Amino acid sequence: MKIIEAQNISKKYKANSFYSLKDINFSIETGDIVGLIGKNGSGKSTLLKLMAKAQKPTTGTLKFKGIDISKNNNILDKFGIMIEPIFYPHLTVYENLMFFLEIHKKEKYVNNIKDILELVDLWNAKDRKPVDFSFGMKQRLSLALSLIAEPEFMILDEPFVGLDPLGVKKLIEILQQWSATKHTSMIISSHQLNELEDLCNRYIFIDSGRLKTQFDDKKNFLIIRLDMQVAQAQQIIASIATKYQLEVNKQELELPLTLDKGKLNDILEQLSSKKLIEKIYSAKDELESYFTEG
Ligand SMILES: Nc1ncnc2c1ncn2[C@@H]1O[C@H](COP(=O)(O)OP(=O)(O)OP(=O)(O)O)[C@@H](O)[C@H]1O
Repeated sequence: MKIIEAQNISKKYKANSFYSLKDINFSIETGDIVGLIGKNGSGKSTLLKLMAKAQKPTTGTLKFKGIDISKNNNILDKFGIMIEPIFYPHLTVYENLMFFLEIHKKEKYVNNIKDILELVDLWNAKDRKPVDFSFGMKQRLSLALSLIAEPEFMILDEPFVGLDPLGVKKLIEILQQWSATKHTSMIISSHQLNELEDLCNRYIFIDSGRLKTQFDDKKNFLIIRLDMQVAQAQQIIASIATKYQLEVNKQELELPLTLDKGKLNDILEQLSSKKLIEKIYSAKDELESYFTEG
């Protein structure tokens, strides 16, 4: 089921003559954990703010389960949002969660408080005020607030920034655990490609406000780029793809790393006998190249 559908989203802030986002289209399915990647200033935060209704699109429509989010006042009830810190430094951790539930009229989730605080490792700090918390503790409190009412959809803007490797690991584990048990859909922006790779099953890559590409996680695939100039390339590739149920993406054949020896040798033999192989690379390299080359 489509949880989120972005249709032709553009955003131009009043102060600017340029568009921060232009003609963005994508969708997020139930259970997807989508990595939103792009360089500084590419429009990631703007896109997340539009989803969280903190900003309005200049044109285009954003839908949550088929409902236009701009036309529904209660839609954010279903969302867990971690964009900017929303806790009160002078209330204790426990009071912050209680207060959050009260102002959002979600007191029925009060029994979640202990579980969530244990999950984010703050149960022992429940009576402390976050005013003197470490950065990582503040991040985990923000996460607890975004999880407490069991959202269907989570929006996380750069949740790993400022965390040390242990803090990053912990946050990833919490999100993995949450998504495995609750099947919550998420979109997470980050510069930290390695962490996203552990977490996401899909990626959306934006560059200067435009959606450059989107793709499913292909960690467990080798990609063979093919020379389509070779005579009968189309037929040979189509026959291999059908025989072994492989995906062909434009001029690229995707080989699961789990293929057995017999199949692997047969495929490579057929391709190499016609000199069809132009390049073999890993999907991980491809993802990294989006970050480094843009
Ligand atoms: N409130 C605003 N008013 C005017 N311009 C803005 C506003 N917020 C963002 N922009 C501009 O929109 C563009 C995209 O910014 P945005 O913060 O969405 O990018 P980003 O990819 O999240 O960047 P970063 O990784 O640095 O956070 C930038 O040119 C930025 O200056």
